[in-house]
Amino acid sequence: MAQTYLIVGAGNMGGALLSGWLKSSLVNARNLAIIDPNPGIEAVYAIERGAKHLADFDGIPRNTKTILLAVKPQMFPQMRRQLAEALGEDVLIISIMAGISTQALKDAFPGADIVRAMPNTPAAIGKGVTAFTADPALKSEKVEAIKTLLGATGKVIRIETDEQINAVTAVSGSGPAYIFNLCEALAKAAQSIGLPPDVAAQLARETIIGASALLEASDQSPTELREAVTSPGGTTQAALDVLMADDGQGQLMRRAVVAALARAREFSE
Ligand SMILES: NC(=O)C1=CN([C@@H]2O[C@H](COP(=O)(O)OP(=O)(O)OC[C@H]3O[C@@H](n4cnc5c(N)ncnc54)[C@H](OP(=O)(O)O)[C@@H]3O)[C@@H](O)[C@H]2O)C=CC1
Ligand SMILES: O=C(O)[C@@H]1CCC=N1
Repeated sequence: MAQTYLIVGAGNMGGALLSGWLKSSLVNARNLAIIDPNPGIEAVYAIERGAKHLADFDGIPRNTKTILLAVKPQMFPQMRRQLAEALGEDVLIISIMAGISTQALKDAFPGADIVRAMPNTPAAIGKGVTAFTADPALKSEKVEAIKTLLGATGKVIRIETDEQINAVTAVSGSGPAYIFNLCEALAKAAQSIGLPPDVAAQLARETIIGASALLEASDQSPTELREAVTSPGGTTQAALDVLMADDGQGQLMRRAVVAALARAREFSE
């Protein structure tokens, strides 16, 4: 009998991962169970194609072997005991919850294989990057299976320590929001120098899309690509003198990731 995959919390990220699993045919909707009082659009699609929508943990199929935990970290303490009691043996727990440590997961699910992973929202279009950490003693076949599951939504990177996952969260987990905020800021700045709002929004958006696509297509580093825009003594140099000043974007980005890291650590407490 094929194993059942269980997704607990099928919102933005859980939905993106489940969509990747279905699209890549790694998981058949009929072998999927979803627990979420308010499933997102991807989960509804899966339920329409045969995934079980469970009202509570009591209904978890006995052959459930892989469990994706994708609820908000604040929900975890109130559900961990009930979920652990409902699961069988030899299960794999993949948690994407920000800040919930591997040790906390091991305490909650003794005997389970634990993977702590951090995806990001471009996963929804197969352009995500997911870093994960797993027990170094885990058999290589299991690690490969985990990489395949996480790789259904984009690139996968294995990292060494649990604490590094908090750093990953601050960089690539939250990172798409930094880029969207850059888009907002560029559009606002464009308006402030006289461009109409719709033109400003379109220019900012297309600039970020175009620059990202160039970064993906090119063999050049971000530094080389930046330098290719920058004529000596030109307009870009004038702007970069502001952005790259000691109190510029570099320092601001450091403060931002440090704040995100601190928040992830708070979830661990
Ligand atoms: N969004 C992102 O960019 C990323 C998020 N993460 C992590 O993924 C997790 C989910 O985040 P995200 O997808 O953004 O959040 P969402 O709110 O979009 O998804 C969480 C889902 O869980 C549901 N839910 C609430 N309570 C329960 C419950 N008791 N049992 C089952 N499901 C429940 C929610 O329903 P309802 O809406 O009714 O509350 C919602 O549909 C978080 O832990 C976050 O740290 C990781 C990487 C990136
Ligand atoms: O904001 C959050 O807490 C989650 C984790 C990474 C992205 N979103």
